[in-house]
Amino acid sequence: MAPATPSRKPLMAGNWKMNNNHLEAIALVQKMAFALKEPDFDAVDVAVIPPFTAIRSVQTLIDADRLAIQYGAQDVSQHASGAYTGEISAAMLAKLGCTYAVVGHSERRQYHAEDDAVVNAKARAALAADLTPILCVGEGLEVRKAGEHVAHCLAQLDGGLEKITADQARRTVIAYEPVWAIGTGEVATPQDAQEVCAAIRTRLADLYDGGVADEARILYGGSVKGGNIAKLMAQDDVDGALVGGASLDPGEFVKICRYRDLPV
Ligand SMILES: O=C(CO)COP(=O)(O)O
Repeated sequence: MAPATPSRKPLMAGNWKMNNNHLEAIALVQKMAFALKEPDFDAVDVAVIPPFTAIRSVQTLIDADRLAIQYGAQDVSQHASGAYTGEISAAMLAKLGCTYAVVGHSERRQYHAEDDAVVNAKARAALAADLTPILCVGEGLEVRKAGEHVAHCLAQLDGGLEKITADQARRTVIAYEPVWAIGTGEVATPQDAQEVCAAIRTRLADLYDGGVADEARILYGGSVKGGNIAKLMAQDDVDGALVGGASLDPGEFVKICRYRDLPV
């Protein structure tokens, strides 16, 4: 497919998962803010995705210091409001200034039994509140070994995008996260990442049109580090990364954000 166009600004998003209380979150964002300079933000969107309990603190710091760091949530309720104990609505997250909401992360699919219908409802709830969903797809090791990884990811994509309009799809971020590469240190090869990201882009063109496929950002996630990001970003259809473990280390995450300075 065509190389990344200026309309696809790379996105480096740090998914902190269940790490960092609100005080630790402030310290981490402060360290990142100290290292990242204005030209970094011209080249790449940088986002942190803390636990819910830290979002308000991150917002306060980012607002007070006028930082160009974006932020979001790791999950969002499919419901708008009401008797859903423990849930957080998209409107609540929008009110906190969140840009993104991750939906369909494999850890939610695996440990919280979220299927494509739930993931789709969450994506639509996020879009309705003007949040940008980061819709995660990815295959487990068995599926990869059986050679079914592309079909598996495209089925998750189709399910996740049900009833989502072209305008909404254009601003949705898709993240390809092979489950076998998450937290294992076993990063997908750049070719593995490109194969699935390209297939996702082709599917977006089929489901919508070439404009949506050209504009939607597709991230890779799974053991991304400073040492492998440059090769991943050199792939035509990889527009950024959803980073887990390495996003907890400000030095490593800043290196990832500055992948252009690293040798390919
Ligand atoms: O799940 C991930 C990001 O959402 C990836 O996690 P790791 O970078 O720790 O492998």
